[in-house]
Amino acid sequence: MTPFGERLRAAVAANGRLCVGIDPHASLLADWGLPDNPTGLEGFADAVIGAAEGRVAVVKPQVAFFERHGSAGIAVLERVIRRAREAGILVIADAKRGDIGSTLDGYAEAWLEASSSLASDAMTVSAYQGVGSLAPAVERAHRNGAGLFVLSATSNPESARVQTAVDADGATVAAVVAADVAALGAAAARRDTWSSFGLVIGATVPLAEVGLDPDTLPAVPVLAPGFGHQGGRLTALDAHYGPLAERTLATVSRSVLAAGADGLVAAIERHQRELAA
Ligand SMILES: O=c1ccn([C@@H]2O[C@H](COP(=O)(O)O)[C@@H](O)[C@H]2O)c(=O)[nH]1
Repeated sequence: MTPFGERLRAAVAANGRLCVGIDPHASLLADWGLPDNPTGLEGFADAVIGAAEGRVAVVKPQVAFFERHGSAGIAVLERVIRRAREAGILVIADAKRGDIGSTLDGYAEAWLEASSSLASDAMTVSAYQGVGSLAPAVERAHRNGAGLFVLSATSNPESARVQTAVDADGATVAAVVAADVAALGAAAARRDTWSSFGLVIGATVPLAEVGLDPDTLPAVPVLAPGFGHQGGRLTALDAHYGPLAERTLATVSRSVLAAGADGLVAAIERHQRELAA
């Protein structure tokens, strides 16, 4: 399997940097006239995939909204992931898993192993237990041509107290995570391609304020939440992310999904125009 970073680069070249979230909030299901049950989830997700097919490079199902419905919700998520991938859309499972390495490997097997019913192109992970604890997932990602996006500077306002804490050398937690993840992509950087190991850096977070220097992150792709509903502006993406911008996926959920099933295509196209502006 071609490494995730290279597949992501090709997908972005073909369909741009927009990533559409599949976040079936209870309130959105109600607005769409769908029941808040597994049938509603599936109808919602199918509509998003239909609108995204041929238009966007990546979708990001928010695992929490499927997990909320227990095993039936997870069964829907399995079908949603498979359909999106069959439609040629890359899938980032937003699962935000983290644990000691031996346990994290179980999560990685679920989300990254090709034979798994939940196999996705990439997943989000938390490095609160140290980037080293992610080693089993890094190994599985290598073997399966999959990728990881590691939380560095998240878009929620409560994150700053933890993520801007500094170590003995004055580096922030966000920067320490970023440096370790950048090191995982050193080989990709030498080949002048994209790493399969990216960072989550929110659009609401001024990079300098969290101690992130984009020039130290060659090849690293960025998953950027915080646009639209959380206040980030797509027209500001290039200025905000600087040298990282061409490798930055702007992920939007509610600001697209609020358009309803019939308005999705128009909402996606409007977001893409803003991104290109
Ligand atoms: O720092 C983070 C990391 C992940 N998210 C997730 O992205 C979407 C954002 O949804 P919007 O409706 O576009 O605000 C959601 O699934 C979050 O869990 C994030 O927002 N910030």
